[in-house]
Amino acid sequence: MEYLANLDKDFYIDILENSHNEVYVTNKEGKIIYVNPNSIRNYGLKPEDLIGKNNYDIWRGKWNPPVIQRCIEERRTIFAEQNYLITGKDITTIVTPIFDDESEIKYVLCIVQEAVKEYDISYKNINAEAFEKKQIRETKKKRKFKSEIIGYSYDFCKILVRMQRVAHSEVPVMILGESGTGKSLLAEYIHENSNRKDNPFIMINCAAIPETLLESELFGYAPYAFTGANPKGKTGLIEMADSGTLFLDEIGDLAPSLQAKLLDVLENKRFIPVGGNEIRSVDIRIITATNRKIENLVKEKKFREDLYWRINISTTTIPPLRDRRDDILPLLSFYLNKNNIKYGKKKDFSPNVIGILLEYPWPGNVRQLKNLVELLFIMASGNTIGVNHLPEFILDEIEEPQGINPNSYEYIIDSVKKSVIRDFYKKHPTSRELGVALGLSQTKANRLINQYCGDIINAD
Ligand SMILES: Nc1ncnc2c1ncn2[C@@H]1O[C@H](COP(=O)(O)OP(=O)(O)OP(=O)(O)O)[C@@H](O)[C@H]1O
Repeated sequence: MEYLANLDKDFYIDILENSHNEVYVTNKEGKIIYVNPNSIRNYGLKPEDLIGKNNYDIWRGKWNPPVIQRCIEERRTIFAEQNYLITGKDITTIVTPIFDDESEIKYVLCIVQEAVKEYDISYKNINAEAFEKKQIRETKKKRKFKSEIIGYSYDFCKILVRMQRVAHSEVPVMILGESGTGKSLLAEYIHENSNRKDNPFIMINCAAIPETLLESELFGYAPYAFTGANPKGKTGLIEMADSGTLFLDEIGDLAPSLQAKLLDVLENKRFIPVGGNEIRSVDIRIITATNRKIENLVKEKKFREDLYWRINISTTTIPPLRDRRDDILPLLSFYLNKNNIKYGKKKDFSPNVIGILLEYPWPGNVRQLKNLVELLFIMASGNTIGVNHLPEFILDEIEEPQGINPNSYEYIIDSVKKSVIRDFYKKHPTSRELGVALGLSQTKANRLINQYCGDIINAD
């Protein structure tokens, strides 16, 4: 085939690296030989994170169904509808065995693309070996359809499993964690999984309301309790939560006088509305949350020790997002998808953007991620959210890779290349023009722009 001889290596690299479909190649033992940068978009993993590793070690239990093994066993091309269990993404995979001269399988080539309608095989069951406890997997499935709590990291799933167990008891739960980590969402999740799920879930932020108002909000007041009060009186949140769950957010900010009254409710299941004399009985389950160091408040006598021990029976701390990085990609996918549905679009992140967002430390945790995804979604006029849409504070946060020797030959050459490409790109701001100016193919120019000019990229 003469025409093949006329094509140089760069041509093949350009095709593979720029294909919109993911191209993934293993040998017959499952060692990953090649994957193009779409692995970042699909799994948040760079080619460097995958190449050389064993396919089965990396993906065990994450695909439904696993197909490479089947392709090897049946020695034929398999078309499969697959679901990536981490992000819930449906894809179509075409897995083809490539044979050597002795008809032995040399490579397995997978082409991964957005799901299409007709499939050769659509397995019903997860065939994968369990890589986590069954219970954790079950939790993930249930979660998807209920509270919309998204998470994949082992630590977060462990919390959910524990909370499911605790939910069925009447034990008070205290949730700790930085702002935006999902404490309120977890409180709702506990309620939804409890026997009280069909009864009210009442939430109040103790820090957001002044002490005097908070008392009547919580306990209600009797008719004509004070000047300006509603003559009919008012039902408090504690009574509204009767037979359900009361979630007290920012409990560390609860005033000492209210701490005493709350303790009485918890110990004796009764209270007296403000300005009243009639004792009312209630049956509530308490969940509390705070991002303050509540033990210190106890030591400083700002928080009653007896109340602390009453509400601190089952305590859980949600780790910050930077300490559970496996949750970032599923959360990005989840919120991107929500925006796509809300605005009727089909936008996606470029692999570079995902790479950057996976590295970012997320000081505002999931709340910040959710808001940023919506902002990026709105900022991107086309269907691709690119590096040029990222706000400066994110780009500033991303450090140069560690461990690079600035005197090494590779580093010096790469710096020169980067500087040339960036200079030319500023003067020739499309891949076509840059290609002409430097005598490169347009695809190669495009690859170099993505590699070196992420922060100054123009819509081509
Ligand atoms: N695991 C998660 N999956 C999906 N969304 C999440 C998750 N965790 C948090 N969020 C979203 O992030 C936002 C902040 O969550 P939440 O209000 O529960 O945090 P918080 O820890 O209670 O914050 P604060 O301490 O400031 O009250 C909410 O919009 C919530 O839906």
